[in-house]
Amino acid sequence: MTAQTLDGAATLETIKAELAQRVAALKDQGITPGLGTVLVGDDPGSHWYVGAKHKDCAEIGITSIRRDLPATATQAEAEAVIDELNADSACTGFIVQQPTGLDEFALLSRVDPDKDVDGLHPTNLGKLVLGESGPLPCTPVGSIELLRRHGVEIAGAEVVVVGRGITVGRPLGLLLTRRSENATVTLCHTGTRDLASHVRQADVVVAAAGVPGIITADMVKPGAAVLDVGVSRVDGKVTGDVAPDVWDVAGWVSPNPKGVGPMTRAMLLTNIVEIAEKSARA
Ligand SMILES: Nc1nc(=O)c2c([nH]1)NC[C@@H]1CN(c3ccc(C(=O)N[C@@H](CCC(=O)O)C(=O)O)cc3)C=[N+]21
Repeated sequence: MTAQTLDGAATLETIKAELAQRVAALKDQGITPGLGTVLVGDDPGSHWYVGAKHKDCAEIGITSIRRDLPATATQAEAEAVIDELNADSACTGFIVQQPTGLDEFALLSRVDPDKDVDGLHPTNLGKLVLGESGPLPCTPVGSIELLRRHGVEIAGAEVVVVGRGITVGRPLGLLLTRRSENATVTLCHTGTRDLASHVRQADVVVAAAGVPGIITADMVKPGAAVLDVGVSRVDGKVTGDVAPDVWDVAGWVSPNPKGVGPMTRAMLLTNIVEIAEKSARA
């Protein structure tokens, strides 16, 4: 048996086609959405991600506002750029690409919560806890959307999330337990005594630990859906948290690359368009 693919790359293309129509409708109303990015330093991975986001925007008619700072940039210089984008009416929303090497909590907190298309501002994470509407974190929502668009049942499912990071694991638990998703979630982490015993119960496994190959075939219930969110570089190659033999046991697997990574970009684009649509209604 070999698992079916949760194809994030193809789903990104589908979502871009849908969003291109919504962007065209906004332009008919005189509104052009704009995405800003703030990048500090010269990490090659970060440059690739930011470049990919701007390419996505260009394809669907969203304007790009790109601010690249040298690795020597100070906290004050980065904060000045954030202030500038907060005030720029052409900038619908923006992200501060991580890592910056600076005080990230201070940077994130300085972004106007209404322009926080990463959904990582403390106010927006607070809204998520409270169940209020606001921009949602891209990777967790992208993971849910990837399952939904492949017909994987979430309501009532036993979901095991491996990893409690602020960008994926922690918010994913909050999202999946909302009434609209209705999953039962177990959040595993480095303090979990017996990871395998938890994963074995799961209908859906989300591997977001950042430990290459931590999820192996013997841990997976036959037919389960397995999302590989981890990104590590091993010998210069992107390597996920899911061992290759999992494909022999699982019903669905998201490849890595071409799985959750492109879905993160799809949700960033979606957040931009939704903010622009909200401004059109105002
Ligand atoms: N403020 C902020 N927001 C982010 O959303 C953010 C961030 N910081 N810092 C870094 C992570 C990482 N991230 C990815 C986005 C796209 C792919 C992606 O599309 N990857 C492709 C190609 C992977 C490759 O070959 O290198 C794929 O999976 O197929 C991956 C990872 C967003 N991040």
